[in-house]
Amino acid sequence: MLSARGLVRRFGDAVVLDGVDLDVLPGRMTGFVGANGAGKTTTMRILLGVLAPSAGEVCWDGRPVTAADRRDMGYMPEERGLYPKQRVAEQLVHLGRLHGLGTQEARASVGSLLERLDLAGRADDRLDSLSLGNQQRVQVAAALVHGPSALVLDEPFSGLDPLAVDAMASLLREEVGRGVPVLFSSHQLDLVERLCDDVVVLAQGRRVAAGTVPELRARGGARTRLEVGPGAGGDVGDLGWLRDVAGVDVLDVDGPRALFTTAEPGADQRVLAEALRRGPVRAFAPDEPSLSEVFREVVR
Ligand SMILES: Nc1ncnc2c1ncn2[C@@H]1O[C@H](COP(=O)(O)OP(=O)(O)OP(=O)(O)O)[C@@H](O)[C@H]1O
Repeated sequence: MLSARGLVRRFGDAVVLDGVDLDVLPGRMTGFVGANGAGKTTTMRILLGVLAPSAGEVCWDGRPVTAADRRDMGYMPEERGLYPKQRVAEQLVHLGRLHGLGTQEARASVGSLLERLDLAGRADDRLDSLSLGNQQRVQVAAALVHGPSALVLDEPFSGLDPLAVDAMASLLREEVGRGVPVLFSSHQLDLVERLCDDVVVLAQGRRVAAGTVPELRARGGARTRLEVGPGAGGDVGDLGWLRDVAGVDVLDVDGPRALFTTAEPGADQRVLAEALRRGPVRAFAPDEPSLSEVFREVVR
């Protein structure tokens, strides 16, 4: 397990991280989300030792991380690490050697990795001659070449089309399947919701939420979705009256559709009875917020 305890980072007078705790569990995909400038890149740099924390520590399997531990990890930095003008396989082999592989071993690993990534035919091409999606895959390959013990990826999905997203996702899933702890940052919350086992939300340098996707979605509390009409006369119906029902907090009304929470037991049944008295009810069901909605709520 890769974890951080009480990470603080100051740049001059600015406190950019203010006591961040983080756990990236083996065999689980952890999404790292937060608004621009929340401190995700700074945290990831500290995890990999590119930047030192002002306070706090990074642990690997419950003890302070060492340089040797970090050499076994894979990292895709925000600024990307590869040279655009160098050939794909050549620089991956070089990186494999920097991570401690012998030349033959590094060549074999790069060969099979490029095969897996559907890039075997591009091994001798310059990186900048590849499409953005393929360049991004090579950047991830750089983090995978030595069979990493943990993976930390800064926005690996940014700029990718839906097919390239799927290819990247299945690559990361394979690593998770090997038992590797995987942490990646992203602003694509639908993607994080779909792919991740765990999510950590950062706001202004503090962890404001963490848990599994269902746990975070459940934080929104019990909500009910109601849809009515059309009535006997063909009128669509309007749920404006919901605002006057005691014990009901209306989150959204859009003509015949509404989303509400109730403060007292039985209030939802009163709503249903009143809706049925007024006309047909098309839907009345519990509802959970999406990860995007939870995110907006917790980072406010
Ligand atoms: N070397 C530095 N010197 C001064 N301030 C810095 C430095 N690096 C980062 N910061 C500041 O730290 C804050 C957090 O930045 P960071 O890049 O970690 O955020 P982020 O969550 O990754 O943002 P984004 O989603 O936009 O990539 C920002 O206000 C940034 O300007």
